[in-house]
Amino acid sequence: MPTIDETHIVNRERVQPTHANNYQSAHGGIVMKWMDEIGAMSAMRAARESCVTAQMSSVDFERPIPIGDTALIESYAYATGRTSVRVRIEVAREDPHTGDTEETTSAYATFVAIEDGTPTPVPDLTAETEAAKQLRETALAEEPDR
Ligand SMILES: CC(=O)SCCNC(=O)CCNC(=O)[C@H](O)C(C)(C)COP(=O)(O)OP(=O)(O)OC[C@H]1O[C@@H](n2cnc3c(N)ncnc32)[C@H](O)[C@@H]1OP(=O)(O)O
Repeated sequence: MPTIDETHIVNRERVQPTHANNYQSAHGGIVMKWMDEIGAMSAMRAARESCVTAQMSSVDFERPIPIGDTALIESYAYATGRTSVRVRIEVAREDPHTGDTEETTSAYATFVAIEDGTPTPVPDLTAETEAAKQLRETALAEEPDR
């Protein structure tokens, strides 16, 4: 049975001029692409199957990520349905010299496990550590209405 800790994925992308909008910071669509990709990785760890994105909601762009900073993208699965996996995704800007971080973007997403083109059941997700239990409780309390 997969654990929440096993679904925790971390990725970094250095924000380049090719990722930018007209304001010298990361384009929102590029940030969402990074979030979708890493969210799918967490979902697949939980589902033990390939997953497609069904929904991304409460996408909150709190702050920009300037060119030259690192985008630190993290996700974890916190709940499952019959064939779906719900994932929390958070992004921070990270100073490449100091490692200092500041939250910039977050979202909740639902992915669906697919086998031969149709939704397929996923295993239950367990929270083995106190930290994982806390992550799950926070996400369940704060996720948008479905
Ligand atoms: C990684 C990528 O880039 S993937 C590309 C982008 N994504 C896509 O192309 C997916 C396009 N959408 C689809 O193929 C379909 O809508 C699917 C596979 C997501 C769902 O197909 P459906 O025929 O609706 O399946 P079904 O009604 O059996 O529902 C399956 C599960 O999906 C959930 N679901 C379906 N649509 C949504 C939605 N819009 N939002 C949240 N959950 C949804 C259902 O609640 C159900 O969950 P459960 O089994 O845990 O109870």
